Amino acid sequence: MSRRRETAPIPTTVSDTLNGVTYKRLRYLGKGGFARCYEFQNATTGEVVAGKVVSKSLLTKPHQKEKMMQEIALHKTLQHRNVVMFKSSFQDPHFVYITLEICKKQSLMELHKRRGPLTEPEVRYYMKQIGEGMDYLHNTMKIIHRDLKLGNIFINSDMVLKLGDLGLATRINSPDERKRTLCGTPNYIAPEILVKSGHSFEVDMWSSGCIMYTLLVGKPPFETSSLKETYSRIKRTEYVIPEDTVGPAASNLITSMLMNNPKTRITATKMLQHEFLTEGYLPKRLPTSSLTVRPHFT
Ligand SMILES: COc1cc(C(=O)NC2CCN(C)CC2)ccc1Nc1cc2c(cn1)c(C)nn2-c1cc(Cl)cc(-c2ccccc2C(N)=O)c1
Repeated sequence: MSRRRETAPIPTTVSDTLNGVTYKRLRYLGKGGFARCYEFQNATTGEVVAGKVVSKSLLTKPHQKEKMMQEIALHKTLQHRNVVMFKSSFQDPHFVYITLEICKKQSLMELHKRRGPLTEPEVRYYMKQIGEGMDYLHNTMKIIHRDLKLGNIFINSDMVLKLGDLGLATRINSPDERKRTLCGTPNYIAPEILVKSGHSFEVDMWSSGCIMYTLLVGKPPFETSSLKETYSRIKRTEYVIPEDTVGPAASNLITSMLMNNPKTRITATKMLQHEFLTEGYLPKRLPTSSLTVRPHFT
């Protein structure tokens, strides 16, 4: 039975000595991978940010430390409305700290759990922002996210969607480069990663197709009780779109994102031009009430 590795207690006050900022550690928000997330309040300005805390005692292998440093190095270069803003990173003898823009309405995972299937205007609203964020990552920054999933796509207090958690992200350094390795298991993993035929930006389009299907239908496209069977269905691209609940334009966009062959899969640029995102009612801003109750669009 594996013993939980004991880690030092996380201080209630942490200091970013380089920037001369002290934070009070407030509410526990959750955890992801090695990280635990808290509300951090700037002791001088009162600003509240999301503080991710990673115990150095868990970063035992060199590649784990490198992965953490790569996530920070990539994330600090990003600035886009639909990507979580990186604020700072610092460390003390026991922990590495990353402070990020806080998204008080949590992630699409909590929305999905609370609401189940969403209306098409809501999915249009969220998918358009995911498309904008991916277009920026892929075409401006040449970055593949590689782990887009409901749990790391956040909503801020203005109901603006933000792509977060770049723990598996990587930069493409030349137009034809195909990545061959990926340490970590993406939630919505693309078939080319499973068959190890090399992967690039298209894997994020596959994940977005899984996200759009899940938001609209209320459950993931390839979910089964066994991981082996799920992977087999992904490789065979075996899924059903319920035509009674999903309209033709939405169905066409999902199909375009879930093409088995990455070469024929829709790109972020083309996704933003797709009729599902350009035709049909697009709310300027969703009401906060839509996080819990199905909205009625007049
Ligand atoms: C007020 O803002 C938030 C409240 C809550 C909240 O009320 N959580 C409750 C869940 C149920 N339990 C019982 C009580 C706490 C969650 C996220 C918030 N905001 C937030 C979190 C952020 C970021 C920006 N904003 C960024 C950037 N990263 N994370 C982040 C980082 C890590 Cl390590 C975990 C998780 C995380 C927390 C919970 C579930 C899932 C996840 C997840 N996505 O992994 C999230």
